[in-house]
Amino acid sequence: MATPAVAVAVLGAGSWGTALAALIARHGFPTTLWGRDAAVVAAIDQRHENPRYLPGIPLPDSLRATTDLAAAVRGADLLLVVVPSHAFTETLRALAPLRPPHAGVAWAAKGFEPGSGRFLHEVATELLGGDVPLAVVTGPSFAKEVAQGLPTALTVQGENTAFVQQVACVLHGPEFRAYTGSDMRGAELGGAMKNVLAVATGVADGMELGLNARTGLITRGLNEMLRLNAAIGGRPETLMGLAGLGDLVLTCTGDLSRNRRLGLALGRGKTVEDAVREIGQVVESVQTADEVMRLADRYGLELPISESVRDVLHGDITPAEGLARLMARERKAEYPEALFQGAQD
Ligand SMILES: NC(=O)C1=CN([C@@H]2O[C@H](COP(=O)(O)OP(=O)(O)OC[C@H]3O[C@@H](n4cnc5c(N)ncnc54)[C@H](OP(=O)(O)O)[C@@H]3O)[C@@H](O)[C@H]2O)C=CC1
Ligand SMILES: O=C(CO)COP(=O)(O)O
Repeated sequence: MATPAVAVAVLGAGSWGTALAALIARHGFPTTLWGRDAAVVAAIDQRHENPRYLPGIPLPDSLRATTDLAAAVRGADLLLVVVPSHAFTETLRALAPLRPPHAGVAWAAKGFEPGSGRFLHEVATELLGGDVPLAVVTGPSFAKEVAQGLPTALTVQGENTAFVQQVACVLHGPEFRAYTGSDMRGAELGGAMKNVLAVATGVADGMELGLNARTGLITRGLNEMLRLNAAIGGRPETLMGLAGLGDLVLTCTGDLSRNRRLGLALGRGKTVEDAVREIGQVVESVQTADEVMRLADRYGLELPISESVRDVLHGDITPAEGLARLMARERKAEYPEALFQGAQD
């Protein structure tokens, strides 16, 4: 059966928005990428390259790019928002009056609304209304590798099954597997929290603490994700899959990760400001660490690794003090007996 033509607008011309737009265009769907930087947009549209965020990687000739949000959105059947989480609310505010009535909205940002700690699906529901189909796209996926056509698997999660299938359909292809599910909360939590935990493993590696320390942090970090996930009502399977464990391992071990690179720099004695400036792209953990701890406090949970990352990012403790604090914690059961109770459907 032929796939119906779905016109896609991707909002956000950074590394991830460009990689996803290129992927969808390569799959034959009419795709327009919106960005706010005129020089970058012109280079994508005319030279088929994003020289700022994906230099040297050819983009498909069919991919169109524009700085005109209304023009990008006009005629689109599917809107995919890929700006950093701190820009999500303002982008959705601008998008809401322009959205074609039948078009669903998906996003691939990882984080919370800064300041309020709201999940992005809560922001989307408030700004678009409860009837608009929504989905989150998340999982282990470095933009550069996707843009280069290397094999990748991620997950699309949302409650509107038809829309989730539509999003998965435009993403899925010979080099890209798009799995589906209906747990937006768990998926968003995993994508946001792995960035904070990647800083922790980066710090440990920057301090040359060894592979045991790295793996201990990944595993106990997963435990923190599972505990917070149980409190917010996400499904444990989501966190054991691509949106959780998968992205956690990728980001904690892969040097393409900007959050891991921030941790490495901190572990080697750099300041947060210098490290973020040198990375030169969005580093979501800087804000997400605060929001993870805000959520943890709301549910009365102790998340010692995430808390130490937050305190190091704020400059309240040094990486060495963070390590000492974690190692001085009391001996305890690996998993509390009640962890999974109440989290099952
Ligand atoms: N890169 C990756 O491998 C992956 C990233 N993600 C997530 O995708 C999201 C986007 O990150 P990514 O593309 O990597 O970031 P980049 O740093 O590569 O690019 C950020 C983009 O967002 C734009 N931007 C920043 N602020 C605003 C704003 N207020 N309004 C509109 N556009 C804005 C920037 O524009 P300008 O250049 O003009 O500043 C730039 O185009 C993040 O949440 C990230 O966690 C998820 C999976 C993989
Ligand atoms: O989310 C990502 C990979 O799945 C990208 O991670 P960073 O934002 O740490 O680069």
